[in-house]
Amino acid sequence: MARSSGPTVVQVEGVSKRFVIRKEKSLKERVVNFGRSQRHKEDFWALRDVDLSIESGTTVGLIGPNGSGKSTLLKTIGGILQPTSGTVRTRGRMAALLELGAGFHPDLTGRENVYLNASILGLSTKQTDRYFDAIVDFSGIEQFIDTQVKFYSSGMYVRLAFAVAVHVDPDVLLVDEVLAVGDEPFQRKCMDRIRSFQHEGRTIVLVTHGLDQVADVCDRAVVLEHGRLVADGTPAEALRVLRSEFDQMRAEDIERDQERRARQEAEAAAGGAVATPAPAEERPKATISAVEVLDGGSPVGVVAPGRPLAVRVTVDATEPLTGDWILGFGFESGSGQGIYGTNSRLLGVPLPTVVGRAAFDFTIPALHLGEGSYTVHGAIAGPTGAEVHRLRDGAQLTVQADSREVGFVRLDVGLVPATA
Ligand SMILES: Nc1ncnc2c1ncn2[C@@H]1O[C@H](COP(=O)(O)OP(=O)(O)OP(=O)(O)O)[C@@H](O)[C@H]1O
Repeated sequence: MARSSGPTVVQVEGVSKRFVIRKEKSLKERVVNFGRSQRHKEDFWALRDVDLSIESGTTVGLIGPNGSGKSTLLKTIGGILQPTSGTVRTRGRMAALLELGAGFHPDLTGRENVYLNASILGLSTKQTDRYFDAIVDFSGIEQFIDTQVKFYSSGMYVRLAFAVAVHVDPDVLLVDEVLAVGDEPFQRKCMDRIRSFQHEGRTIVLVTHGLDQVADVCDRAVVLEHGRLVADGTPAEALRVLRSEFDQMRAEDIERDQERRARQEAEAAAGGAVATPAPAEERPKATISAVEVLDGGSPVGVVAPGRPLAVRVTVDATEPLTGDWILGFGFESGSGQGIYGTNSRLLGVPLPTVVGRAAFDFTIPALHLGEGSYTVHGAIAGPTGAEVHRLRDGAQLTVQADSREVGFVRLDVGLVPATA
């Protein structure tokens, strides 16, 4: 969704942000340091050497795992936080919807906060008078406008804060994840407003965990990991980087879980006295080593719709895979949205015992995917359905058609006059 972009409105250069975190000392440390402070300080770098320049008229998504520094970067752009080193330069009026609580005074009413907030954003009382009804109308909380905001629910709070932010005629709108606390109709309303902002050529920086939203709304996405900017490109490119980071986190989680279970089993075997939790699910030790799309037995990357295909998933079992294990595959769109998936259990096909390497073919009599590029994943799960390993982006598949249809499915639609 390329929109025309103009001059740079946000320039972040070499920005790092350090927080000093205070930690409670352990009991042992307290005894050793008897009489002295119960806390010690530690430096924490929430942002490290971030460079980012945003052109006017673009919509940029900031994405990344929890704690990666997205909100800190947004607050630094919004001038709410000062960088420890580096510089942030911005042009134009900036309105921000940051964390809950920012910008509103709890003891003031909604009405008073609208005026306070608007004045912080540079509007005179007269200008705010002009926007006031539209703000309250958009927020949908007129009934509570003269109540102190400390009595607001989080959703009511966000409604009013977003309403103010979009009515002060900002050139740059910064939106943090807080929108997610609004109910669905309000979120929809916000997204409509964000889209109309885009059409008006305003600049938007959006922190979100809604990855489909990034692909849908943003022109560009930036991935943060441990405070560093690790990817900056089209939403599809950035999402690929983030998803592979999530895969790695997931694999580490599974490994930690397996180690913990092995430790518990060893302790139980050694002493018998250690209380072990009920035996967790038997998770097979296996990985998906390859996913291929085959046409007539040969690997293909580009196909025409309607072709008979097979998706070959290869499994490597370091321990025998026995019993009710599950093998699956699926297609994702270029932005990572799941399009289709199935597995041996859903298909009602029992799998044999596997030791070492084995390959299985999911046969597709005719491919009904629409024109576009897809990725294919393979996955393996234990008897309870808990996933053991997933090979994301195992294969790429491009469906080339005659451009008669758009979307993920191929329906081969015709058109005839209706008979009365
Ligand atoms: N005022 C603060 N004092 C100390 N540490 C902070 C402060 N603000 C943020 N942090 C820390 O900085 C790191 C980055 O926080 P930030 O809120 O920017 O992450 P995020 O990517 O927005 O996370 P999430 O997806 O969970 O919202 C976190 O480890 C957080 O604990």
